[in-house]
Amino acid sequence: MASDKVLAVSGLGIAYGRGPDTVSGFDLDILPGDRVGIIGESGSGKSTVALGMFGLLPPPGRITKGTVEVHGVDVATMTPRGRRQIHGRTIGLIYQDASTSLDPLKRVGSQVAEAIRAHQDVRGKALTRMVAAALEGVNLLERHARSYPHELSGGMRQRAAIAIALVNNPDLVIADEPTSALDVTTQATVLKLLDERVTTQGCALVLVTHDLGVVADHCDLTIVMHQGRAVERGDTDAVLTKPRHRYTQSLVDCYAALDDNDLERLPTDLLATAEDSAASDKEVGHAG
Ligand SMILES: Nc1ncnc2c1ncn2[C@@H]1O[C@H](COP(=O)(O)OP(=O)(O)OP(=O)(O)O)[C@@H](O)[C@H]1O
Repeated sequence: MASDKVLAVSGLGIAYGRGPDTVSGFDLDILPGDRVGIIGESGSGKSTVALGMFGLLPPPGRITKGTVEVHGVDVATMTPRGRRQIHGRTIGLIYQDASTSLDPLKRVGSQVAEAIRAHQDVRGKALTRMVAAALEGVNLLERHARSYPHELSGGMRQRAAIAIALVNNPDLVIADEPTSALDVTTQATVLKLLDERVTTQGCALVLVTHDLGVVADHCDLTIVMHQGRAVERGDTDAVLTKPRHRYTQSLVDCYAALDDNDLERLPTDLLATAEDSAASDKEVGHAG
């Protein structure tokens, strides 16, 4: 029987090369409409988990333990064609820095069209209309289809990359720091856009971020990562207002102590406090 879960991650371990596992024992089930935030300091393994779930770990990254199932099918047993089908169609990935995911030599519209054609048999005027609609959906104009990435601002490039990730209406969007390179207004636009996908299309969202304010506003469930492990998870309000793990407490205290202008200091500050809580990495949860 087909699983209701879009994604089921169980006991995931990931290593880079031959060293010890960078991420271990990571579990996550995602249902349609779920909004999950993954927070933690720089180097805690958030991006590694996101890429592992998406099946796109850069070499020498590899899954050492556990399983990742997409709609009940273990990705380890999938054919290359099956995996290509997942990327973009079932799961859309949004990176922090769009300039790495856009091809500098191709017009934005061609790149959106290619993403559509990878999964749908659409051509001609229908394809042009879909490209325009995808760009409009991220508040870009039809004429931006003819632009090369370098002709757009950083925020516009990021929105173009998001248009590509969303154009095939994926069941799940994994967004890794999607707004950290953007100004506050564009951040709000992008996050609103992702929210709309969840509410109007039942798309699920996994948001990887340093920003506790972002998870507070946009995620129902929050997972706290520390040194490659999930150390706390639960309803976002509960995790942020009644943290149970010492590390989460330090994260929340540190965030509260910063004013808006200092937010970029968060990762470094946390690195210092993280040392204290290393002794206790057993995950704590919050009763529903
Ligand atoms: N391609 C790679 N090769 C080797 N080690 C890597 C690679 N990518 C990440 N790592 C290591 O894995 C660990 C976790 O990194 P990761 O990028 O997942 O952390 P993060 O929590 O996403 O950090 P940030 O918030 O700074 O993006 C770090 O120690 C990092 O050095």
